[in-house]
Amino acid sequence: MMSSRYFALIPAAGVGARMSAGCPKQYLPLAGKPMLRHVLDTFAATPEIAHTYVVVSPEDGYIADVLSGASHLFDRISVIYHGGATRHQSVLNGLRAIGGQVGENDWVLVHDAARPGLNGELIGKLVCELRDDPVGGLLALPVVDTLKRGDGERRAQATVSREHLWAAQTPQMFRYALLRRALEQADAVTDEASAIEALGLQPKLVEGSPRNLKVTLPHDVALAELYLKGIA
Ligand SMILES: Nc1ccn([C@@H]2O[C@H](COP(=O)(O)OP(=O)(O)OP(=O)(O)O)[C@@H](O)[C@H]2O)c(=O)n1
Ligand SMILES: C[C@](O)(CO)[C@H](O)COP(=O)(O)O
Repeated sequence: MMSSRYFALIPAAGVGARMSAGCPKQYLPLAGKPMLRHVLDTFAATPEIAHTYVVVSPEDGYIADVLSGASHLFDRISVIYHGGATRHQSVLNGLRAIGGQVGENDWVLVHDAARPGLNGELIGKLVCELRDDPVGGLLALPVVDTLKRGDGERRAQATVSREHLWAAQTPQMFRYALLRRALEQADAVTDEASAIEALGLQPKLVEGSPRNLKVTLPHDVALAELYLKGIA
């Protein structure tokens, strides 16, 4: 059997409501370039990644500027204008769109455009740990804080054990056919691993990094910039 290749799929069709910026947050400038450009540059510079597909909204008016003049991306990145109403739908639409270019057993690394701190070292760690795995898996961080369950009045109702709890990151890496089937069968899920779990499978957790945070709220921008500038 031909050895499996590795592809990246970047959901980048969100509106960034929680960021409430003047543009979708994946286009906010961070450390001198748009957030999404950090992600595209990282994957383009990773030799193991055969090609990267970025899923944007059908009405997206930003991606062309992000790619303009970036000749090093021209043969490494393809844009798919089929973003959906949810992240789940955007990823599934993207998988459907690349069906003719990606083999059933090829690996797909799904990575949030909103996680610009990903680097080649983390990609290499994920690929190395999962390349022979029968299921696939994801980067994640062990929970280190004590967790409280609150009520509607922000009163702590209980302390939740953090033992064996991990905070999911991305990339989430699964073989194409399995991932597409899982997402087609799943009800609305917030990540790919949830859909795989719904099939009764157990994705492998690979320790990620705090630098791979998801830029979600306004205060995340400064922290992300510290990582991207090499200060944190
Ligand atoms: N319909 C959607 C929603 C989200 N995403 C992408 O999924 C990633 C993680 O989602 P999130 O951080 O929630 O981004 P937004 O949905 O844009 O943020 P918000 O929930 O604050 O609107 C982001 O790269 C986002 O662009 C997507 O491709 N399609
Ligand atoms: C996929 C993810 O980043 C893993 O933590 C997260 O589920 C995305 O959630 P969001 O609500 O779409 O930001």
